[in-house]
Amino acid sequence: MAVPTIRQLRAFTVRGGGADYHDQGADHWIDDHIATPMSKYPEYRQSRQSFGLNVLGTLVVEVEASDGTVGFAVTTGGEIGAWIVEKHLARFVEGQKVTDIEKMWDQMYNGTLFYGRKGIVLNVISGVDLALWDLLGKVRQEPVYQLLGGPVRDELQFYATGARPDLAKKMGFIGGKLPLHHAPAEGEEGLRKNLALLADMRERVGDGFWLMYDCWMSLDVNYATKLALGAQEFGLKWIEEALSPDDYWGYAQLRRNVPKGMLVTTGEHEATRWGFRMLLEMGCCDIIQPDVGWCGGITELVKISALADAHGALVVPHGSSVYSYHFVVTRHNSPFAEFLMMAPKADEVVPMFNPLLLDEPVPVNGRLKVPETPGFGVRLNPDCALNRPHTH
Ligand SMILES: C[C@H](O)[C@H](O)[C@@H](O)[C@@H](O)C(=O)O
Ligand SMILES: [Mg+2]
Repeated sequence: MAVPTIRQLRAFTVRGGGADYHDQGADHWIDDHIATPMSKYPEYRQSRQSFGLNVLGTLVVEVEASDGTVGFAVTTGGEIGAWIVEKHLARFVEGQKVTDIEKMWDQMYNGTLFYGRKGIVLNVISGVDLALWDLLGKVRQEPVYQLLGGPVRDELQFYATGARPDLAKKMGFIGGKLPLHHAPAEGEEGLRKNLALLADMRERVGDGFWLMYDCWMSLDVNYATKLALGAQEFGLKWIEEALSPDDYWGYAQLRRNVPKGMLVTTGEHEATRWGFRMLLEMGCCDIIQPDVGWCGGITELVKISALADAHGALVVPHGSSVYSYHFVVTRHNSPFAEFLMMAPKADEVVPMFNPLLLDEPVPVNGRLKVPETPGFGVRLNPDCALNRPHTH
């Protein structure tokens, strides 16, 4: 039987949660005085939305094959992303066989190299790539993890990211990652508060439960070193994304500075095998955390993961729901996954991309068996209004 070809590539935008999971309403833990590189400006200190963290919104990519099968994926990208999909990338995808994902990826990457390389363009290439893998799985009637070589474990185990690691422990997660609230601009008082919060949480969860801090690019080497040294007595497992993604030299220094046994992690805002090669070869971190919706998609994450494996580094993708679950379950050097607590008070498990996807699986007691449904096994929620800003 002839291999179907791609009839059309379409792009839509959605507001309110979804893949741009920072696009939440008021009173959500994820926008409550979290330290960022903008914290040096008091007017931008309380809320990340105040400086536009949710400015892009969700991008939905749909790819329809000649046999009528439709694959889709969601990522962060909004109207800008939709334009790049329909006005630039479509030419590399439409008319191609559904199987020729590697070639389509190479043409999308090299065809945008003059203005892409990382950032929004790689978000968009990732979205198209994920939609292509969803389509291929549906055409072949197999889950994506089977297309990637099959599972190496029966189920996934998760740590939870959110304001309440104490509740996450009760829900069966293996650890809790706290957002850091105070950046260097708030001085020694801010550092004291950061350590006091960690001390309180350690008191609540007891020994043995992982506690981590996510610093979201907000620190400098000296402050991050003081935080790590101060956090040692509270058993901080890792310090995450302490510095700017471009400060490879700073990460290498921080990794030499932190107490023995404490891990340095980063990578959610890094992209492509070349970006992660820099992190790995410069000895920046122990765990890389690519977001499969931002780093180049499954096609690129396969390459990134192999490189990390050769360096003895773990790959624990930044929370990206089913898109990372289908990958993680097939990799020996991805022993656990992240689950972002998207309930406003981080007090219950809700789907990460809520309310955009139907059948989006969530961990139960901190564990999840990836469903065997074809593709990524999710559907778009018809109640979520899709806007198609650009037509061919
Ligand atoms: C909790 C962090 O501040 C970010 O919002 C989160 O998206 C990311 O850094 C993570 O690792 O989950
Ligand atoms: Mg992070």
